[in-house]
Amino acid sequence: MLSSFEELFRGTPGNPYLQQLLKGFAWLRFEPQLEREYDQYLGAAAIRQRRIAIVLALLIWCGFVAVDLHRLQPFAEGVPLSETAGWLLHLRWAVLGLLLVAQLVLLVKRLEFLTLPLTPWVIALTGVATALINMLYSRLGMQASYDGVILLTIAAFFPLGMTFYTSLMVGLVISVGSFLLAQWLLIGDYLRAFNLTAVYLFLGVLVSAGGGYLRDHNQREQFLSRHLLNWLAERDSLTGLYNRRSLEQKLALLFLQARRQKCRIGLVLVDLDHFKAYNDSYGHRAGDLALQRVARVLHDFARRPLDMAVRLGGEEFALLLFDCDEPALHSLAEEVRLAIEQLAIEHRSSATLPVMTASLGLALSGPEESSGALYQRADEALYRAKHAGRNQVLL
Ligand SMILES: Nc1nc2c(ncn2[C@@H]2O[C@H](COP(=O)(O)OP(=O)(O)OP(=O)(O)O)[C@@H](O)[C@H]2O)c(=O)[nH]1
Repeated sequence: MLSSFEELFRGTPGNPYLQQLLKGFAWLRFEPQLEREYDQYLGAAAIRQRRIAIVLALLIWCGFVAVDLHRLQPFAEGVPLSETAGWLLHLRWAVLGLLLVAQLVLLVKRLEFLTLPLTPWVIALTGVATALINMLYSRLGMQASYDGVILLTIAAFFPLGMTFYTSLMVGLVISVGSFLLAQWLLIGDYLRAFNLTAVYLFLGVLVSAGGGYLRDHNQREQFLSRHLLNWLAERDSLTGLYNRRSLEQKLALLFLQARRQKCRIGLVLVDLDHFKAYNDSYGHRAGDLALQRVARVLHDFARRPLDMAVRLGGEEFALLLFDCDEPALHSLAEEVRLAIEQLAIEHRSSATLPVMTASLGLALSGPEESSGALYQRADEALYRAKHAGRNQVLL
């Protein structure tokens, strides 16, 4: 699969998704910029799962609260509650409070960004508190079960938007934290019983970590492939510039934006001169390489976020410049023309110059003008530039 990607993208400007796919990610780490993008993607994709998980956790925790109240009878008259039982109940209510805060954060749209950083803390604290509550039951001489703690270490690896390393950290905090607390709080048979459970606790982390690793690896692969496919759909595979389809799609949006901002859009059509003759003299492969070099020049001139460098097809390119005026459009187009000439790609059969040159047609959008009309004006200017002797810029 990778070699066919490589084949497809041969000679195009670097694509971060492809490069990462080729480089691999056995340690589940991308390049920093891509890693940040992946984190956001993972967090946003799992928002529904986190909503379901918090509702389930709240329901289960409320069930535990009811069991505590039944077992400890805190409201029974004449039976004072021991300090240990008091701590146990406080802990149970504290975690209920934590879960309610997590639920609130998920419900309030403006706080939604907090859910991802909160999730590992909520799981880790709930896991350690569950272990502690059961240790307090043991200290009260009542039956305790640590199955809930095992369950929570496994839950740390659920697809809740955390990366493998965060899940692993949470699993370890719960298991190691519980183990240390048990050595401090429990004695005799209670400690022996816990230590036996601890073996399964650590095994639970190990097995879940294995599954978690594979899941994160698959998700990373999917993330890269999906972004690469999106990139492919909107780019020209020879030059890596945007293709005509994405220009048409984005032009409508840019026109709306320009109308709102009361600014103008500049369109530069660039057509290489005597390219058929170049292909005939130097061969199709040399023609391809020349197109790639010119494309890189245009790519470097699309400097602002809403600017676009496009390969319309064949030896025809476009530069779309957002928020532009006439002097700026003209001087930039002149710079483009000169930069192409200064590539100094030898072109012996050109009737214009012995190097590759281009003719450029310009148009600047009017307040009520459609994108089609703008394109037509730039095309007419290009036609005039060709007939006026090529290697020139006309508005
Ligand atoms: N190497 C290569 N050539 C291409 C590609 N796409 C189109 N062409 C060639 O580009 C040439 C365009 O030729 P014309 O449209 O006649 O234009 P021209 O020769 O540049 O003439 P003027 O534009 O009038 O200066 C044709 O020979 C096409 O085969 C491509 O992807 N690679």
